[in-house]
Amino acid sequence: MRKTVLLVGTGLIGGSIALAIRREHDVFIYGYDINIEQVEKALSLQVIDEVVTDLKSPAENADLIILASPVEETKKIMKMITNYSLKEDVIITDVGSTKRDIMSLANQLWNGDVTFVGGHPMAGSHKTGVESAKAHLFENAFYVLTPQKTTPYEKIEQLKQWLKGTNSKFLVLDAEEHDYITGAVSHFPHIIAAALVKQVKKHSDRNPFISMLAAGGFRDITRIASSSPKMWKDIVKQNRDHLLRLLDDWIMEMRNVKSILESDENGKAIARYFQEAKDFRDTMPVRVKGAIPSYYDLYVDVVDHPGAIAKITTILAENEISITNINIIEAREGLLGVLQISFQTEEHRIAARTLLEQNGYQTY
Ligand SMILES: NC(=O)c1ccc[n+]([C@@H]2O[C@H](COP(=O)([O-])OP(=O)(O)OC[C@H]3O[C@@H](n4cnc5c(N)ncnc54)[C@H](O)[C@@H]3O)[C@@H](O)[C@H]2O)c1
Ligand SMILES: O=C(O)C(=O)C[C@]1(C(=O)O)C=C[C@@H](O)C=C1
Repeated sequence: MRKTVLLVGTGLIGGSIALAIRREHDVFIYGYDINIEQVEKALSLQVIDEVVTDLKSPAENADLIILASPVEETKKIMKMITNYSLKEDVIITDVGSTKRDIMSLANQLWNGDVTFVGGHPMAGSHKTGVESAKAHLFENAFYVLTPQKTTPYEKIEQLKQWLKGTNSKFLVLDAEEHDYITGAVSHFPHIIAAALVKQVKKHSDRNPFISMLAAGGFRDITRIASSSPKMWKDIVKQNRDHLLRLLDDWIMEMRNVKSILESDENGKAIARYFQEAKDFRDTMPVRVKGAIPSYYDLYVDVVDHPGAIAKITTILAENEISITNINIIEAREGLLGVLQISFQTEEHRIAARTLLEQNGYQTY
């Protein structure tokens, strides 16, 4: 029989999960969002099958409920749906970037009577909204699950089956451990990215050339500062204690860097510092989802002459490599800049890179 899913929060992550579920299951998906434009867009993109404006009836009919709103909102929705007469074998899951508060609330609301398994796909984007949703967003990424102590093993397996189309790698973690880890590798870097942008803003008020000269390095390290402030406000609120400890560590680290710079006459100590960072960074799974990058982007240097972009797109089209997005980053005054091309898959990105390099383009 056709199963029913209720998706609450039809944005980037909710939309991507819904599309991934459709890959493997014949389902009817109800969509609910406080932003009516978003949920209607989700309907027109066939991410969902029906828009609902009240949660009760679709929640009571659902075999799977996915909560994909910002994490403070998710807690409010959990409190709402606890009042409904849900199906006995329903599974409720969420996609929030923090897990401790949500699991602690789940433990208060449902103690073995309803299955709630926390979830967090470790891939995403600074982009928001269902228009950026993709069925393959989580391919090869880790997908953390945080079951309750009372959750039977087979329920976790059922949820994995529901999420099979994400093609992600499931990892069961304790909620506290999850927040410690993601605090270090996701939430804290977000604060640093925002702080860097704010530092540059201060300087650019004094010297307008600063913004103009910000190039690839600045772009790479600050991309995530363009993410949704609402989503990140909620994450930081729920992981405040870990983040405060990480900030103390960071301040100590910066003091260490400062003292190296003050005393390192021949540059040996700072070279060692960079080498140690590079050695560890190079062991990390770069180009694997969950680390770097979330979209299959290729950057190509282009010079300013007529038809430069058309030439590149023609080379790709002739080799049947489709582009999902193309964007010019005007990083250099007077020149066209850098072309950012997004692809559907890593294979397309690699093939495009090889082709363009064979044609004399510099890519990275
Ligand atoms: N963006 C990422 O990289 C990423 C990755 C993994 C997990 N997450 C988590 O996924 C969740 C959603 O983030 P997103 O990136 O999809 O953001 P998004 O802004 O694209 O989507 C969130 C949607 O939730 C809706 N919403 C807000 N409050 C609501 C409420 N009370 N009821 C119903 N809908 C509501 C918004 O209108 C929006 O459409 C967040 O909890 C976030 O922590 C995000
Ligand atoms: O790629 C991005 O833009 C992200 O920030 C994605 C990212 C992260 O890698 O930190 C952000 C929050 C999520 O909970 C999971 C993934």
